Amino acid sequence: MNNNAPSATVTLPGLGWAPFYEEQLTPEDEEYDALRISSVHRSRMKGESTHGPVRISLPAHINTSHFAVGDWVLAQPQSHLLVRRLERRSLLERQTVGARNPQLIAANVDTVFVVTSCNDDFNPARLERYLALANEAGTRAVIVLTKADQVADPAPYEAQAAALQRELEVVTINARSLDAVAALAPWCGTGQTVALIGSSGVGKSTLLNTLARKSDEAKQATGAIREDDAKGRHTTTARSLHRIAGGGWVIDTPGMRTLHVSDVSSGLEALFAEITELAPNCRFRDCTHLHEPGCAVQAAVAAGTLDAARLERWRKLHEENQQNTPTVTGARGNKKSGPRGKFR
Ligand SMILES: Nc1nc2c(ncn2[C@@H]2O[C@H](COP(=O)(O)OP(=O)(O)OP(=O)(O)O)[C@@H](O)[C@H]2O)c(=O)[nH]1
Ligand SMILES: [Zn+2]
Repeated sequence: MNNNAPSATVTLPGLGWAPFYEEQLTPEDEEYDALRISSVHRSRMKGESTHGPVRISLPAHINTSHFAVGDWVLAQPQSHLLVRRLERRSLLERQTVGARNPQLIAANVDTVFVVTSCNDDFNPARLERYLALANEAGTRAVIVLTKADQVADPAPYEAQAAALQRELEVVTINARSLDAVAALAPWCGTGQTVALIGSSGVGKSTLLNTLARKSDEAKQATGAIREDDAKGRHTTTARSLHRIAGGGWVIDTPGMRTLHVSDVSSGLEALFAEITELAPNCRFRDCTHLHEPGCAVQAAVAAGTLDAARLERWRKLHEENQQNTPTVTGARGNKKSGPRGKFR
């Protein structure tokens, strides 16, 4: 892999390259360039190379829906003809109603900034869905509370956010202020990739513009860009990779109105660790923690060490996940084999 070109604007490690990808290369791959996908559209993709942005040429019949922003691919030098995609270290994906395959949100993300604001948009149940998604993807999650400048005291929001998952970090910012860059710097260093997820209007585009220190003309428009997908439906394709001024990379994702969970069992276990850990103490192995005698989870609610509302939210997500997750049905079962790699 040619990493020392004199005109390089960024090194491969600066783009997020790591031994994990290097180890996937064979001697024959020496002739190719490694590119990081920066945007994915229906019939075209762009990438970042050590020389700056490039347009990737796609072989006939290549379906871009199998690629995510943040993916590493190998391409022919000069022509940038795609050769193959490298294995991912993490993948954010979600099931959308009616679609056969999950929608790919972002790949090879180190940290997910779950963005929410200090106002009525703050919703623990919704934040737990994002956290389950991030956990399942194999990424670290940080809650970013925006609009701190609009409340007298953000502390109640911070306390609620911190209670959503054990050892969860919460950062409170004004997304419009450059102070946000310093507050988020621990996750935005050279070669690091963060993704912004959160509902519409919480300040993701504002934060992106602050992190990337975009000039007014180059600013990411607020509101999603829509484009017809192959089936003529409208899909949001505003996702893209942007360089953080003086640091790593940030992937913007469009606001998700509804986030259904499926295939996030281990993500839920990590999210609700306090419940997961109590369950083995229940009298019945298949305890639903609803009404069974000898239920350790209900005992914790009675003792005041577990919030009843939290247990109720766990139940809802757990049931939804079970309903939506395909299970093995004989030889034709379509359940994913083996746990997905976690890299923490
Ligand atoms: N005062 C203040 N306003 C903010 C802050 N963050 C965002 N805003 C404002 O909130 C509005 C919505 O912010 P956006 O950045 O467009 O929200 P978004 O999350 O990108 O929304 P979508 O693009 O719909 O997903 C804009 O008017 C911002 O200027 C903040 O921290 N403080
Ligand atoms: Zn129980």
